[in-house]
Amino acid sequence: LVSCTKRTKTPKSELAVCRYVLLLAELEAHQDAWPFLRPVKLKSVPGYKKIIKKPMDFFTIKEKLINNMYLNQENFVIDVNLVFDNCQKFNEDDSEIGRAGHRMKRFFDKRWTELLH
Ligand SMILES: Cc1ncccc1N[C@@H](C)c1ccc2c(c1)OCCO2
Repeated sequence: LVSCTKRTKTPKSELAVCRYVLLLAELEAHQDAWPFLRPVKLKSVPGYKKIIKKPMDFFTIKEKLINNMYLNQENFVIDVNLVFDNCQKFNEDDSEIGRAGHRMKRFFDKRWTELLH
């Protein structure tokens, strides 16, 4: 992830990046991840483009991670929570995607807390 020649990152933040990569892999492997793996196709989901101002998905987060775009952990958590907030905004709680979103959020919150201690 972080090329050895670039000494721009302190070891601490390299550990943080590894934590994000691990956690993201767990999110993508989760059985309820299917609605969040790739960007929502704005042409095929009526209303999504208008209602959701900042679309986000796990693949986009992975790309940002690989391109070192998360300078601090907050921005990583902000993007992950954006996936779940968008889901709650657009989908009924009592819907396939809505329920998947709630389960994924609970899983993420639990793992994030565990990885921090
Ligand atoms: C996270 C989310 N929120 C609102 C709408 C869609 C989605 N996900 C897309 C990938 C998606 C998920 C499921 C689908 C689909 C697209 O289009 C065809 C029918 O099933």
